[in-house]
Amino acid sequence: METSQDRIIIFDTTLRDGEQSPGAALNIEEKLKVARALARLGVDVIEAGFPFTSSGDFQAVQKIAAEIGTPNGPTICGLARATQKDIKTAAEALKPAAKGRIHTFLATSDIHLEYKLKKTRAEVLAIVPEMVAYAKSFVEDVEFSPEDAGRSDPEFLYQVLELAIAAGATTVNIPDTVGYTTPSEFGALIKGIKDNVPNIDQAIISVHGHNDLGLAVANFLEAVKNGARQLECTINGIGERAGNAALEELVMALHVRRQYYNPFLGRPAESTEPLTQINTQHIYKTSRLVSNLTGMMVQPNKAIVGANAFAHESGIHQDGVLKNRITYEIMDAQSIGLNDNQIVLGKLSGRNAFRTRLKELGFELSDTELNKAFVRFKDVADKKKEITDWDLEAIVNDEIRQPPELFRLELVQVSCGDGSRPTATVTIRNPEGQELTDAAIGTGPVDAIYKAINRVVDIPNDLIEFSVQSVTAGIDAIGEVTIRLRYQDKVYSGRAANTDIIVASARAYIKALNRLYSALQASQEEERAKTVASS
Ligand SMILES: CC(=O)SCCNC(=O)CCNC(=O)[C@H](O)C(C)(C)COP(=O)(O)OP(=O)(O)OC[C@H]1O[C@@H](n2cnc3c(N)ncnc32)[C@H](O)[C@@H]1OP(=O)(O)O
Ligand SMILES: CC(C)C(=O)C(=O)O
Repeated sequence: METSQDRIIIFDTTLRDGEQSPGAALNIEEKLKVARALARLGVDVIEAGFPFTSSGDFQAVQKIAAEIGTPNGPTICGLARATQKDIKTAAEALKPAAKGRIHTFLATSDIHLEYKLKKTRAEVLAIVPEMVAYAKSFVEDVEFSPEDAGRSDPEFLYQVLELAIAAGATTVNIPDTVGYTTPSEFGALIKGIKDNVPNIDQAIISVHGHNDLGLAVANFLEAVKNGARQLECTINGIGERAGNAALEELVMALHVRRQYYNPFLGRPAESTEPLTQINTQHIYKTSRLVSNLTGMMVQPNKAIVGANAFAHESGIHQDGVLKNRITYEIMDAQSIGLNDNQIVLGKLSGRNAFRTRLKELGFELSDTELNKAFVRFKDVADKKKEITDWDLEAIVNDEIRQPPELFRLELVQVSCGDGSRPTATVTIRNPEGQELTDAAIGTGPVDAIYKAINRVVDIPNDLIEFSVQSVTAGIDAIGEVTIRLRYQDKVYSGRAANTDIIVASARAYIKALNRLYSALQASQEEERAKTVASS
């Protein structure tokens, strides 16, 4: 097991904490796709899930452990509360991995102890070593997290960490669970741990943090300066509430400013050796994959992977960049895998050019998927002069990466305009194969469509987000609609792209409803299985 202190270990938790973003739930196949991309990106550890939480998560961790957790691949990690049943289940799921890690956690802040766990400090001091030792009985590599460390009494934290390390924890992870600390406080916390936990040199110090105040990345960089050597992060910074520290921001900060960070890792300042083993050229496509599969849009001005991150709008900037790009660029777009040379695909392009470009963009499609996407590509190419990489991505996502098609939109028609009442008619094929048609009036064309769809599908829900983005520039651009709806306490997303945004709006809604409907079916199935098992 690696205990190197002169490089930064990247622990990706997109598939665990990232999946805790409302509406971002992934199925097993989608999780495998993300895990493959993370392995290509070069992350050291993939936290693949929390196996005790559901049989789906158990299977996803098990499959990732078997396929991605090869001897030369990343360590595969599973989360577990500090209970025997969680730890045993995680160990079982991780069995196929060549390098498996159990990550167990227990809160240490008085707030969590009093209100959530209803435990005393003395009880925590007894449980932690017992559960770390139990995890150690299954795997060599054990990580322990004192949840809400950022709001814990440091003296108590030192005691807990010392016991966890003595019981066999090889990584101690310091979470700022609620994103409360500031960079100087978080740095001081890590320094305090280094100075006050007597056996700290037997473990790697890791950090985990949330973005409630937008400080997660800044906190982590300060932690690195004070001895943290593992960073827990997610692609695009997705995660519980305001999300986690973003992998791409951390990695590129350490890459672009390595001469600043080198001395903190005991290296000569001028060393050009990378500080992480991430293949930065895979950052962009991994970001797009995660955004597409989770339905979590990346804001255009997001650092590193936002659509505007490498765009220069104003004349003085453009003039500077044309004279020498370093006037306004601190990194090269190609360093994150953006390809700025334009290979123009259009209606005269063939399957080979199409397949080749998709491959370059990181899409590996089966022959059937490729044929399906190619038909759609030709259809779009007939309407649009030039098909860009963004169009291609929208086409593939729309055609291939889809929830099961239980309800199918057969027709959508709207009539609207100044002085008229927006009216929509829809025809939908239901899961039983019946074609149902209904119409409704709304405050606008999309509202009318959604009301008409609701009349047919009849699953009450709250629409909580509707956004339209133009995928490319120009009047003939593809419009991409992302929606999120809430049913009971869960959020479901849908995304669709079309040159007609009315059609895209209808399809995105049907996709979210299909996700919701299949989740309802799965939970009914689970209930039925439980009833059978208990009778
Ligand atoms: C900070 C984080 O991100 S932690 C990870 C969060 N992830 C998740 O919660 C994943 C999804 N969760 C789930 O599927 C469920 O909550 C489960 C399966 C984990 C537990 O379900 P349930 O048994 O129904 O418990 P429920 O969710 O209502 O409450 C959590 C229980 O775990 C206890 N608990 C919380 N953290 C820990 C811990 N680290 N170690 C031991 N027990 C814990 C709570 O005190 C509570 O116990 P109680 O029921 O005796 O009061
Ligand atoms: C389980 C721990 C590491 C966590 O997710 C948190 O504290 O945010």
